[in-house]
Amino acid sequence: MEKDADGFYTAPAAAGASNSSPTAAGDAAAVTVAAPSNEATDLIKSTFDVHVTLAQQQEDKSSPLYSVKSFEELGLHADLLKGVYDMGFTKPSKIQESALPLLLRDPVQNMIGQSQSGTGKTAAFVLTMLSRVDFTKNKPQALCLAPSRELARQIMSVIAAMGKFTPVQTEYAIKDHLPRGVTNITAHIVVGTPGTMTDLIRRRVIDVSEVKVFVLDEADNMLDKDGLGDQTLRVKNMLPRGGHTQIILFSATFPDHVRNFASKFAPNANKIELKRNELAVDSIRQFYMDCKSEEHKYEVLVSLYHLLTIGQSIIFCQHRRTADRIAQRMIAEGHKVASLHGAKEGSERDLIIDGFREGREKVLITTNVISRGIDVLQVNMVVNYDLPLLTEREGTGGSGDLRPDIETYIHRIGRTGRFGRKGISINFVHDKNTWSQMEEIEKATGKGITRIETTDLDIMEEQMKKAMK
Ligand SMILES: Nc1ncnc2c1ncn2[C@@H]1O[C@H](COP(=O)(O)OP(=O)(O)OP(=O)(O)O)[C@@H](O)[C@H]1O
Repeated sequence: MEKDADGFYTAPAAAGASNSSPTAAGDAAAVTVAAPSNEATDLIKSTFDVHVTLAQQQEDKSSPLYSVKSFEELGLHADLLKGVYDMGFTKPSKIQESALPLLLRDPVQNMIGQSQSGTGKTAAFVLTMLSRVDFTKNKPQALCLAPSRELARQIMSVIAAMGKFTPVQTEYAIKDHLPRGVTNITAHIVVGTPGTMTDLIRRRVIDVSEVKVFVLDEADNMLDKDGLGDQTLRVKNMLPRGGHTQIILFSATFPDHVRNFASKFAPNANKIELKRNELAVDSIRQFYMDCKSEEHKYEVLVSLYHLLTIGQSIIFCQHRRTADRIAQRMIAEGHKVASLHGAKEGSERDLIIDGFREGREKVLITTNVISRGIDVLQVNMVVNYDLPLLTEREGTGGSGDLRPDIETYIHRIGRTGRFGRKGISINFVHDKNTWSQMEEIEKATGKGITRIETTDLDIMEEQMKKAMK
């Protein structure tokens, strides 16, 4: 691995890779996603059935899934290798291959790692936590923070799966989870959200004296001064002094305004970075639909319902009240949809996301709360009912018009197209502002956004089916 002029590590050079790739085409891990619903016609069934030949993509040097090594070569403990293979992984992705040897090396070094959505960052940091824990000590040794309880729960499920052949003990630091009366967490790994983690450390329920690894997933969001930055810093400041804790920051995006802070937060880190035009995943085809008004947006969404339910879809709104309003209206009109946002109780949120993961709900109407990290492989469509916008303080650029939130856009559309699968994203635009916001998104991501018909359902369906092929 080489460093560029700025001292940043870049993803490995591709030279000579085709000879050394251990996966023959015959080993192709064929993954079938988005099983069509029973109501789908045979025509739709056959064209929406997406076959992804992972091995092929993992041999394509330009793919973020490309790698030259095997998991064996990354220096993992045998029990963890067993866990990895038990999950059905055959080859590491680019980020796993580049990050893991650096993350597992002694003496420990911090890491700032960037890789596109759905390319396997979770495994990289979960394997590091599991590798660094001493299972004979019943004390927290790795802390992991995520921006939402949904993501914390998902990370925990990856720890459980990868650590299946180890004696690892885990605990949550999320709201209303810990039974009353628990005064001391003895689990090796604690995963949670920053507010609850701070609270538990402050009350000494979590003793941090043995913490060796501190992970921030969605790190740019966790460090953003306008978001969770203060709370995250508070957790870090409570960790043992002396710089012995390995700090690991991962995200698909690291906008300029958090980069400096990230470098201070994780000093002397190895860095794996992407360029801005590499952020969006190629297998996600982006569309827009020309709507006439707010009310027309709703009508177009309803006309899409059939397509939304062929696989699974997530509809993103700017406000909780919009998500609730659309969901209530669609349900009243006989459609089956669920809504999820931060104003709901934790236990209700858990039920809703679990129902969606298990495919009981096919359409999830939500806000930015689950724009990051959530990994549901069957999601083949994301709709930006409202485009993501920066807050007034961040984004008016003096004109009074709100600017698009490019990072959130990248994360939102990244809920589909996971690990090489195909996906579609659709933006609803309905006035001058939303038009210019979308143009800015198109420019910033360097990926074309194609118009899709709203009036003729057959043309619309045809265009979308083509994109899924
Ligand atoms: N080496 C691998 N082989 C096959 N599948 C993998 C591999 N690594 C990860 N995956 C799968 O790819 C999917 C995406 O992984 P993950 O959720 O870690 O992505 P991510 O990079 O964290 O994405 P995001 O930026 O959206 O958080 C998961 O379903 C995961 O199980």
